[in-house]
Amino acid sequence: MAKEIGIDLGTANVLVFVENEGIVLNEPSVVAVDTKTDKVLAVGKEAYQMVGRTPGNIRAVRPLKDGVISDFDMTEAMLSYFIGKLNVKGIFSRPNIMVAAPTNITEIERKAIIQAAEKVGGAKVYLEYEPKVAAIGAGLDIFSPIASMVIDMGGGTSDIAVLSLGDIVSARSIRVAGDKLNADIANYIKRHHNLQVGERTAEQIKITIGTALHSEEPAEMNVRGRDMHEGMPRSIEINANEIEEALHDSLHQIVAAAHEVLSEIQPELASDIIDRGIVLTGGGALLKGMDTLISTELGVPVFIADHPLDNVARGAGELLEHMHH
Ligand SMILES: Nc1ncnc2c1ncn2[C@@H]1O[C@H](COP(=O)(O)OP(=O)(O)OP(=O)(O)O)[C@@H](O)[C@H]1O
Repeated sequence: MAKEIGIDLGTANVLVFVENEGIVLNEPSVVAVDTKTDKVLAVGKEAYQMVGRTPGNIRAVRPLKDGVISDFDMTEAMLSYFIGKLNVKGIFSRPNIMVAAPTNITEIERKAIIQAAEKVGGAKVYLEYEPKVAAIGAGLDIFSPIASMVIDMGGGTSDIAVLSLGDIVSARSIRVAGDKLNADIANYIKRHHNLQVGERTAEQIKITIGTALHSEEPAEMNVRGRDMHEGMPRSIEINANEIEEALHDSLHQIVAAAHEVLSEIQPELASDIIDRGIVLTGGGALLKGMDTLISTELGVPVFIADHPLDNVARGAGELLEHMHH
């Protein structure tokens, strides 16, 4: 029997969920290419090591930057490499694949993703929107007539949706998510400390001391970068309240989008959400205080999903099983 595979084709990470096995692959969505020959040199973890460290002839590409497919050939190369790694053709007969994609992709991109997955060995290939599968992965019964709401803060996009009877009732996808938060941190450090830090350092700062809330006793962190004037390496101490300040505007944009989604739905559905709360998922759900910020601003309870980074791939696999059994 064909296996069911769920793929989260994410901006930041690609995750693959295989029926009865769980998450079997989790690697950064990065491809390293030789700029002279256009040859793919490395994919995933190996390519991520090269980000910000590449010599002139190597380019590290994030083919899904900003939650959309910015480089289709590279996306296809990446998808082929990851599916190839699973040895799909060798171990089991051609699998059925469910790919989760951002809500704002075009019809052309939609077809292209399906084609790419078919090309690398998919028997039946389906594509479903991220917030829907994220909600399923987070354990919400989206097929019931009671509404559920999910906020999926990924790398490129934050996808916000209210679902009922298996469909999206109201949704927003905004390009304010993990990548933007990293950029906010790097810009803040540049402006306030005259220090240039790379994308990966900014992400480390966010994961280590990042917070959505002001604190009386903020955590501190030592950060290294390049002095903007002298051009030499320098290190500084930075505290969590500075990061809160750096992230403030972007986080409030996400809250505002959630507010819009809520204000669009029928009163019965809104009352379901007030009872059931909002589920927060995606890597951004791990940002300290994000749940509290949303629930305080919107006056609705917010719960962090159990596996925020895995839910899209899990949900895609579960949706396939649901369809076939
Ligand atoms: N502890 C943490 N605190 C804050 N952010 C985090 C944490 N851990 C991971 N992240 C962020 O989560 C993001 C990745 O989340 P996720 O894997 O859900 O995104 P994705 O599915 O690849 O992206 P998209 O949904 O946009 O396609 C990255 O920006 C990463 O920096």
